[in-house]
Amino acid sequence: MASNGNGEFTFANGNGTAAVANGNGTARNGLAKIQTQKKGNGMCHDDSTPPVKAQTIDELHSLQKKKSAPTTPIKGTQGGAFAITLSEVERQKQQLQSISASLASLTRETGPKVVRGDPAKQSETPKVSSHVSHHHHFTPTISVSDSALKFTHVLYNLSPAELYEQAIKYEKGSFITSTGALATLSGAKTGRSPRDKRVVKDDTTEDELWWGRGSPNIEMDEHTFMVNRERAVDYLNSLDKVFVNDQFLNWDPENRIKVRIVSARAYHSLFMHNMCIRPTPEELENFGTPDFTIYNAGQFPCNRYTHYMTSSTSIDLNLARREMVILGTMYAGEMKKGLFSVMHYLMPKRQILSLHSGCNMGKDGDVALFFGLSGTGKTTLSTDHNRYLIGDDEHCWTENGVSNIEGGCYAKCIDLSGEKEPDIWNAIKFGAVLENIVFDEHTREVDYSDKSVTENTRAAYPIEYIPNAKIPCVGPHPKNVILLACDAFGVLPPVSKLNLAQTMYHFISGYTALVAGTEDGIKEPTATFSACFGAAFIMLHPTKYAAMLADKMLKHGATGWLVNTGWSGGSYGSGKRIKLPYTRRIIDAIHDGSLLNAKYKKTEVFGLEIPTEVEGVPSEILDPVNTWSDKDAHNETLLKLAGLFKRNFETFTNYKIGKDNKLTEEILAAGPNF
Ligand SMILES: Nc1ncnc2c1ncn2[C@@H]1O[C@H](COP(=O)(O)OP(=O)(O)OP(=O)(O)O)[C@@H](O)[C@H]1O
Ligand SMILES: O=C([O-])CC(=O)C(=O)O
Ligand SMILES: [Ca+2]
Ligand SMILES: [Mn+2]
Repeated sequence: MASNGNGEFTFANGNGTAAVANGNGTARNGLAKIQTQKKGNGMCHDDSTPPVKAQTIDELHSLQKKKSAPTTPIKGTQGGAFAITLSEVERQKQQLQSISASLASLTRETGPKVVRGDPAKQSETPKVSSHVSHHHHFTPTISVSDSALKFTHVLYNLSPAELYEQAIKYEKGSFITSTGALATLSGAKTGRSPRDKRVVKDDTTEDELWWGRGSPNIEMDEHTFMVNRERAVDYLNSLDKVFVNDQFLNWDPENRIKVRIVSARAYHSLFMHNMCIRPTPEELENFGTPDFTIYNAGQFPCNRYTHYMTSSTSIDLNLARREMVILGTMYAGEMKKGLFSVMHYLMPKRQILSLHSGCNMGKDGDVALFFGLSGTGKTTLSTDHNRYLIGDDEHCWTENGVSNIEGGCYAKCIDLSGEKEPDIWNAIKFGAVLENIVFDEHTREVDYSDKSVTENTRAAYPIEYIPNAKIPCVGPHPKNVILLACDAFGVLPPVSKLNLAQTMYHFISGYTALVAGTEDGIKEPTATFSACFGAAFIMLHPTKYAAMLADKMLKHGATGWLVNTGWSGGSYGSGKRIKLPYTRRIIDAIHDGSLLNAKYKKTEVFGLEIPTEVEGVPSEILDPVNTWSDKDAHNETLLKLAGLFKRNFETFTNYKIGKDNKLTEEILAAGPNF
């Protein structure tokens, strides 16, 4: 739109001149006049625009969509049209064979017949020639089942726009919000189900993994895994169509993992499109065989008569087969965190530390890690308008520095405000998946305060939706390691500086008051200890990760901090959560180095070094005792929490951390003293 100088606005046409009705029309007020003219044949035409280049409605619709051009030049051909077509066909065939193999039942001879494309589209109905036969030719025998006669339609790495259409057309509860995000419902499960996460115990994993008390790895045998796998694969093959995502994990090119996600819902496919690293068209063409495959048959329950099944939900990990099966939960976070578990196994084998942490970097290249359990502020605090975002939840620390495992962020949305968290707010646009939120039925405006479906409302968006994302998502060695705890007791200071032994003590303890809803069944904040701030995802004994962290922090001179993003002025119920702007000031002071050189005093019981002043934060809140009106209640609560820490740490007292016994003793002494 342009002004003509008289305060009038006109629409410019392609040539930059004001559009008028037609050759001889004048449009003084900017509106085109409809004119009819007599043509030579005496017929009356409205020919103000050239006629459409289609003879039929079908043809018109076929013009709307342009065939995607082959995205990369095919290698090894001299360019003749015939050669290109052949390679293209060959490549597609290999891809379909790979998918068919992924979906193969292990009790039948071959994989299903797979074909690309939406079964709803007539033009894509398979011809017999696209039948992938593997080694065997299809010969009907008595043992053939109906499932062998049908095609499994594969919707392969669809774009967000295509996935929106699939979701809206076929998945109840899918809507476009006023900002363009896709609103979805995850069904009965609105959080992860840690008590239903099982890992196959075989000769290798029996020795390698952490089993028993405190471990997240509930054992299952290989046979039971196969029963569940078969159940998932049969379910997926019985559908009209399945979604397949081929993507990557880890921005460190040397340690990139190829993952395939087979799922039944467009919601799941879009979620993983956002959360994993998106391959370029060229990378996708050369994808080959995945390193790990997820079968998400979440709509379908597991069979409770199956050995080990204690509910209708089961999330099963088989490291030897490099597969994960999901039955009985549609909560998409299971896929993200399931893959994180896999990384917690694969990476330490390569001397790489995997971390449940956010990560960002300052203009000068100073990197900070943000550890913390769910809801403590990893996403909120790593998304900082003044710093580059490397990632919000899952990272690796190698010899060379840090790398994000994921390609997207997964932010909590409850009470989200554009004012307090503008970057996250603005990322919730077209392409973002909004889980379990409530919106106005007409305006489609989201009410972020509404907990009708769940407290654990979430947004999943590609990391580049955050304007200052650092792409590729890698950075140098961390300078600060910030341990976040959301202390519902209200007795931990808003910030403490930790020595290495204290950092290890708190890292192994992994304390927080779990914020409602992320784990299925938890409705109110409760004190929780979760080793390495992520016991639900670690595969090896916590001391393995702790030793690596100590090594790396020492080697690279990183400083540890404990930041309480939880309560102040009393426990949950009487006190209040520390204001986000105060926490941000504290984090700023850590980043800019000013807090390192502040004046400190030591607290009772926990022996934490707390600053007496932080710019922009009222000094009286820095020592929690000042904020409690009932000092006796404060002291009692402090001792109560310290007791919980002590009891929790008992399980670790028999373990040596790293090579040095001295460090082990120091860590044991770094806990509360009373
Ligand atoms: N002082 C505070 N510091 C940090 N977050 C706060 C504070 N006060 C309130 N919050 C809220 O707490 C929540 C922190 O959630 P966030 O998404 O950052 O968790 P997370 O650590 O990334 O968890 P998860 O691993 O489950 O993704 C946000 O909703 C944020 O608005
Ligand atoms: O996995 C989820 O559902 C959310 C998350 O990030 C966590 O719990 O740490
Ligand atoms: Ca998060
Ligand atoms: Mn997380």
